[in-house]
Amino acid sequence: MALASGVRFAERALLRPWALLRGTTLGRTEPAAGGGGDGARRFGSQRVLVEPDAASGVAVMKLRNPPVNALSLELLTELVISLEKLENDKTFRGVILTSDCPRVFCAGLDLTEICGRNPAHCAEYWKAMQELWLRTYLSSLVLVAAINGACPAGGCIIALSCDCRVLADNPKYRIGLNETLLGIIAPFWLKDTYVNTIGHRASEQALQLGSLFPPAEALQVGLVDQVVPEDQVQSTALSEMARWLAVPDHARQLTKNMMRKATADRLLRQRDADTQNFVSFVCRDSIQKSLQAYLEKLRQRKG
Ligand SMILES: CC/C=C\C/C=C\CCCC/C=C/C(=O)SCCNC(=O)CCNC(=O)[C@H](O)C(C)(C)COP(=O)(O)OP(=O)(O)OC[C@H]1O[C@@H](n2cnc3c(N)ncnc32)[C@H](O)[C@@H]1OP(=O)(O)O
Repeated sequence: MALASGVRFAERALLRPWALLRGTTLGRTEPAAGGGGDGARRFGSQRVLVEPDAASGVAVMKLRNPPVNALSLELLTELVISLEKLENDKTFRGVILTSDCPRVFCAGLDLTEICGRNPAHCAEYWKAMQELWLRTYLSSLVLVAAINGACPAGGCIIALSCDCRVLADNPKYRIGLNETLLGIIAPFWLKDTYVNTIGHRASEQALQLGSLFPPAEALQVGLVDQVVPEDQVQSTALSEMARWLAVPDHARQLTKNMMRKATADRLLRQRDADTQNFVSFVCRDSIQKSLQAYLEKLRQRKG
């Protein structure tokens, strides 16, 4: 199985979730508002809310890590586990990924996880990031991103790993890989995902410039598949889901695997080296200074 080494992290998390989850309540189940039967029961964790609809075979997965859904180690872990849970439950064929935080889909890497942290922590964090990408990119489920807020960097990685992207038409909801503006670089597997989505030339330009595209431009460059008024994001995501689910699972899944396997395999072959590259890069004094300055700018911008 291509993911054999890739799933080790998730296996570890499943066997010893308490070792990875600091202060989470994974696996909690509660009735959905107004819901009744099994199909209407929510489950999930502190930072990932899952609203399953057994009748349609579709679950809505909401990122809930306020204020901006920064990808903390806990959020990454909970996302991997929630996704795995749905994949292992044959009731489900599709997941709509969206945000429970107003105006932000996902702010990308939680910079506090890599600023002023020791190399061991950065390595653990990066492995979790790799794991989420592998899990989403190769998921047998149909994944539709309902992007209801800003979607920079790591947020864009999650959206790009889905099969289809619907973006709310709000000029503040920009999407793209802005790593260079932080003084960091996208890893090769992220670059590959970008190229697979929008092509080489557009990626070359957008990656170097750190472009964050407003909705109309994101649609034009092919970064998203639909741009719709904000109140129609969810319903459009559901319509897209129906279109994808109309295809027999086995044919769609094998085709997805054929299209994506080589890209994923490239990371699987050199996962440890990629982690070491990441750690030695982000732990450099100069990079730490850039990240600190960027975080500081974000914090001051508020006041
Ligand atoms: C092998 C490879 C070798 C080397 C590779 C090296 C690196 C690999 C890179 C990997 C790829 C991924 C990279 C990333 O994801 S980096 C993160 C990039 N993200 C951003 O640039 C987004 C920054 N945030 C924003 O622009 C805004 O916050 C946003 C999302 C538009 C929302 O705006 P708004 O609603 O106005 O909210 P605030 O800006 O006021 O933010 C509220 C609060 O959140 C803090 N915050 C925001 N973003 C982050 C973050 N990413 N991490 C941590 N904290 C964040 C912000 O500071 C505020 O905090 P406060 O304490 O002031 O409340």
